[in-house]
Amino acid sequence: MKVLGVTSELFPLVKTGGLADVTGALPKALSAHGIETVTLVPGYPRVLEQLENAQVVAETEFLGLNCRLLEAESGDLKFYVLEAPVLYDRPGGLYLDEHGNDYPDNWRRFAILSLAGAWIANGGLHAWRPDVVHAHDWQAAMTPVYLRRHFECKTPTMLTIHNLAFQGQFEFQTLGDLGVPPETYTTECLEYYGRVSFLKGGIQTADFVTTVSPTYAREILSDRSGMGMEGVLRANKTKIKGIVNGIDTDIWDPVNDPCLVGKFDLERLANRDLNRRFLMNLFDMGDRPGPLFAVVSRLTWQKGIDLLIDAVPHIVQMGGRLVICGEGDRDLHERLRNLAKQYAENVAVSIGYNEGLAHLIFGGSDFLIQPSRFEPCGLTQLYALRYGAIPIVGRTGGLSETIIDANDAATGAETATGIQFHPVTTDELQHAIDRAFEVYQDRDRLRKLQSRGMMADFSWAGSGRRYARLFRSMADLPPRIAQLPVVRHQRRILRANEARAN
Ligand SMILES: Nc1ncnc2c1ncn2[C@@H]1O[C@H](COP(=O)(O)OP(=O)(O)O[C@H]2O[C@H](CO)[C@@H](O)[C@H](O)[C@H]2O)[C@@H](O)[C@H]1O
Repeated sequence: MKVLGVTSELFPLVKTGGLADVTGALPKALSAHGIETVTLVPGYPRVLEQLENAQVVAETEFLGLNCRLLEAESGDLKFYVLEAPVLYDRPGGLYLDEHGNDYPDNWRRFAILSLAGAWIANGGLHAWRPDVVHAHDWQAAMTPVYLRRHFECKTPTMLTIHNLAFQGQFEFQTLGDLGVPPETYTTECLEYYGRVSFLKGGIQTADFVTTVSPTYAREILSDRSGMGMEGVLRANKTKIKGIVNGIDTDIWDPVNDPCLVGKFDLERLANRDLNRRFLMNLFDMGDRPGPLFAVVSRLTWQKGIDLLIDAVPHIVQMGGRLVICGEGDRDLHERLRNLAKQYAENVAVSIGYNEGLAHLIFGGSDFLIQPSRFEPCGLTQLYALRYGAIPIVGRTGGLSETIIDANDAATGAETATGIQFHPVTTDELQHAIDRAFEVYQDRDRLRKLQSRGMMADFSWAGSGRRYARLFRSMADLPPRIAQLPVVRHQRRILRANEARAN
């Protein structure tokens, strides 16, 4: 079975957040179920620079623009790259210019990506045609619309919403240039309060809509969390499903992670201290006692960074330290830089995107703080678990179902893996931080929480199976027995044997 993924980000080629992690890892998980995925991604310069032995497989015109499609492979990934320098070769970021503003032609940049996806799904490349199309977020949400309304093609489509906050809304005037028939501009498809919404078009048209956790799938049906799209989502309720994200345990593996100074597992936990010390030196913080808190995040309102900023004096007063690695809103950059100046010995801030530093922080900090106001799934808490940093999370979306709060009942039952707080306010965050200090004083409790988190299985095995089942049902194909991946405890035994042999 063949799936075409359409996405604006794909790890390791191009990443600004969790979307890339998922589109980069899911193909591997699906291949265990006999599903081949090829992913279409924009030809940003950083993507083109990394291509090896790419073949041009098509030269064609989309919305009046001459484009090339390249086919390439990297590791386990197969992908098509849409080469159109006018659209994707920009001095700023993937979506924003160097001043932090949306590119004014974002509608065209991602309409053309979606159109190219629909063109492939319609058999444009004679050599490869998918059985199912999997579009991700608003940037690819027009793919089902083009497929049905432009090509009149019946290939089944799934749209995954990684974050409902981004909906791809544009002026009514763009409609005439989208290459879709006028009938699409109705409340049944693209029309959204007098504007065009790519995400709405995708939700209305796709055969299936998934979000990245069952809790978020429920939350977005409510007025409180539906971000204005709740009516549309409720009308499509029967085709919405939540499948929790997994993590790529080959990349996120503290035993073999090249970004770590001290590689570790449960038997060699002391090596974590090497990472911690390295971090402290890196940020000139000295190696004093007390917990090291950390944040690795896009710096936005969603992630509750303003709440964290208000809690920093409390952390410092209690004798904790904090490392923040993130990028996002400029006013938050400014406020964080000021905090780092004010509390130079306790607070370190690295503004920017730094994959290696993120790994090191997960592998060296004691607690990862994630005060998200909403969180469709969240991956950083899962990386933190695997790397022995105890997550402190707001109880929302995927955070609420991936972290088990260390309350008395869960502690007694030996199931707790982290600390949750609710509602997501500075007061409650401070209370959660107080609880973290208590845990930190009790080494036995700390170790238990840490080791339970490290043993938790958040690999793609289970969710890969769920996606595979869904894709097969959409293509009307019977389920296949998966080639079972080596299960976790077997891997541990293998590692232990290897260690003994060495
Ligand atoms: N400055 C920085 N330097 C290096 N790495 C950084 C970084 N800032 C963030 N990252 C990395 O980016 C990823 C963030 O993923 P998340 O899933 O936590 O959030 P995001 O909001 O981007 O994703 C959205 O999509 C994902 C995927 O579905 C959902 O889990 C999530 O809830 C939803 O908001 C992680 O790999 C993290 O390590």
